[in-house]
Amino acid sequence: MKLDIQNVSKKYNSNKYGLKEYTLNIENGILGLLGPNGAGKSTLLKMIATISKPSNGSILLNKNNVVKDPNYMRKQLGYLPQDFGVYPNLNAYEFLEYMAALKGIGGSQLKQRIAFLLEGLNLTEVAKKPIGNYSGGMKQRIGIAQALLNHPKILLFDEPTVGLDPEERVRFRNLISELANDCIVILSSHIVSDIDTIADQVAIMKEGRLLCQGNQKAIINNVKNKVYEITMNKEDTPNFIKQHIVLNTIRKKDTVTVRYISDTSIASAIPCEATLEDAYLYTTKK
Ligand SMILES: Nc1ncnc2c1ncn2[C@@H]1O[C@H](COP(=O)(O)OP(=O)(O)OP(=O)(O)O)[C@@H](O)[C@H]1O
Repeated sequence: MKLDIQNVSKKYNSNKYGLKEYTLNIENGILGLLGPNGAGKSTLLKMIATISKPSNGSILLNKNNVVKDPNYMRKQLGYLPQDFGVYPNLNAYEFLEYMAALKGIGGSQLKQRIAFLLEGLNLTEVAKKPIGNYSGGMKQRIGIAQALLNHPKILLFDEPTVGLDPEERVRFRNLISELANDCIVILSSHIVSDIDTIADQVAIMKEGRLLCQGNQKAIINNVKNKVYEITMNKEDTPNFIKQHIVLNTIRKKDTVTVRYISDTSIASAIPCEATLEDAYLYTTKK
């Protein structure tokens, strides 16, 4: 599978772009799409899912232009939108059967597939209860299950871990890792820890533009040997923050430990191993 996003822009009105001149190439594996709120992640995923059309540019799946031929994408697509809605009176099983019917999936394997997904997402025990009574995390898991019904070859998850507790996040990551063989998975998030353990590739975006793309090592290399921690008195902190790119601060009683990025070292600063979080904050703060 190969997805080529070529010079895509999405103009919402005369001066508002959701995405601008965006080019990204994705092959089989898991891509983590990272960006702060408003970066354009949902805008991009909606266009890949053929729910909205680019104002300019093209989106090719295995060289087929899916802007012109959306069915080519839809047949192979699993999509969890950010604002996924459910029918509160249906139970999980009925809801998945209904979603399967909408997607044109039927046959003898369907029952087995639904049972597999309910089990994988830890919903078997509640499968006969109306979804209206589910917690936010359980509804989100139903959304993940419906995206997987048709054995998709391209999977788009828009902020999939919202509402999931830490144990559910681990379960979700394991499930996705299992399913990601020979297909494309794109996970959007503004939380680095949601993607850093599973994404083969990372794309960082901001204000509708792609800032960088690469494997995690390459992205982290952008800040290698530049991350330091320094502990100082509280009163010295504001001035230090003004003069440096600060990644985070940890306040104790009288002191503050500042994690920051710099090309040069200072005497009392301790060099730190760079993380994807550092690279993300640096790239989006610059
Ligand atoms: N239908 C719309 N009409 C006008 N502007 C829009 C529309 N949808 C999104 N935008 C704008 O486009 C930009 C990108 O929004 P988008 O929802 O794609 O970002 P995002 O990275 O998914 O952020 P979030 O996680 O907050 O949803 C934002 O400035 C947003 O306000």
